[in-house]
Amino acid sequence: MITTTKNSELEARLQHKIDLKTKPVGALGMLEKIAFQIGCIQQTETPVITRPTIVVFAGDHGIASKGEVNPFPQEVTSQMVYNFVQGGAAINVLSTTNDIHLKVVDAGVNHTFDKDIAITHAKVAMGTKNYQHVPAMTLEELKTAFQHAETIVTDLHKEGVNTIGFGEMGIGNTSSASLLMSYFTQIPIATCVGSGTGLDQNGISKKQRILSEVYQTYNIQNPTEALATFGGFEIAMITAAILKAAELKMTIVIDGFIVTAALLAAHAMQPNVLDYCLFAHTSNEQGHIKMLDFLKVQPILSLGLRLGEGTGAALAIPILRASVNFLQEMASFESAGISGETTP
Ligand SMILES: Cc1cc2ncn([C@H]3O[C@H](COP(=O)(O)O)[C@@H](O)[C@H]3O)c2cc1C
Ligand SMILES: O=C(O)c1cccnc1
Repeated sequence: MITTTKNSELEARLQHKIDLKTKPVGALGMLEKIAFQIGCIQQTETPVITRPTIVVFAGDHGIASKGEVNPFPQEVTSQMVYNFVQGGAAINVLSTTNDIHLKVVDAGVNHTFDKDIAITHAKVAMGTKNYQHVPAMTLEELKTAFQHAETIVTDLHKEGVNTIGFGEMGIGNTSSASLLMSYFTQIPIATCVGSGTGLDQNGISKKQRILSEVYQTYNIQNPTEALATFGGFEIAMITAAILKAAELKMTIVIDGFIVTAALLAAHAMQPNVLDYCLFAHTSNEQGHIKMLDFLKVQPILSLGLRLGEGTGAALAIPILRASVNFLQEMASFESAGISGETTP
């Protein structure tokens, strides 16, 4: 069960503490909102960020093997997993730059990895099925994905992680995310489809046509069925990981289009999950801003990223640190002997 973080007595104390810092009221802008929210998540006026970690879930998509909706071939998913292991991907560089721990999970890549490579082996299957013909996964496979993700987050929590971001790697997964977005927001599928890794206008029109047909094929009844039908394994694991992290009262940093699609599913299952989420950035994938509007949330950064992997989350975590630190370390008007506002 995910409990709300709302606590009016604590909220009043937190706001008072923020307002008494040596600055005009509200002058630290969004940093104040972030500090307030993390204080509420941790139910304290003195929140801390410990062992911030990004978990990248990787999985393949049945539809991607045909290359009709994705400019890059399916093999890039496993090739990028090797790149993560070797430290060469964007998420490696950004998490190292910002002192963030990184974990890579095989959620269902269509490739057999050597047992010894430095990833978490949680493969559900060799990629999802093609939802043009059958649901991406069975309900049994979805359950397995949820169990793996819950174990991963629970273990990280035991290791002292209290701030967690999620990333993904899966060629074709902007298509899954668009289908999920349409189901959960009820925005027409064509409006949810974007260029992904770089489709031109013709490519986008074809992707819209194919995904509209897929959307009409199914009569989805609930969030679980939506996840199983549209996949993928990495998205399902992110949904479960978000739900578990909220249950454990961790601060969750939401990345771009695909991670937000996973959150839409989590939110439909347990709306209180939003209390624990901070939104790292607005992705340039065109549907993302509409997802954020649907959730009525404000992203921290806007850098024109459209990559995934958790890169936006890795860039936002220093802002979270700055927010918590101002709350902990800034002097108050009283402690610094500075005169407060005069009433005009
Ligand atoms: C080299 C490379 C690295 C990536 N890292 C993340 N993605 C991103 O692009 C993919 C989704 O886009 P689409 O639906 O168009 O295939 C996902 O793997 C996502 O994480 C990448 C894509 C590529 C090509
Ligand atoms: O915003 C994202 O997460 C994204 C956008 C395009 C491609 N892959 C990921």
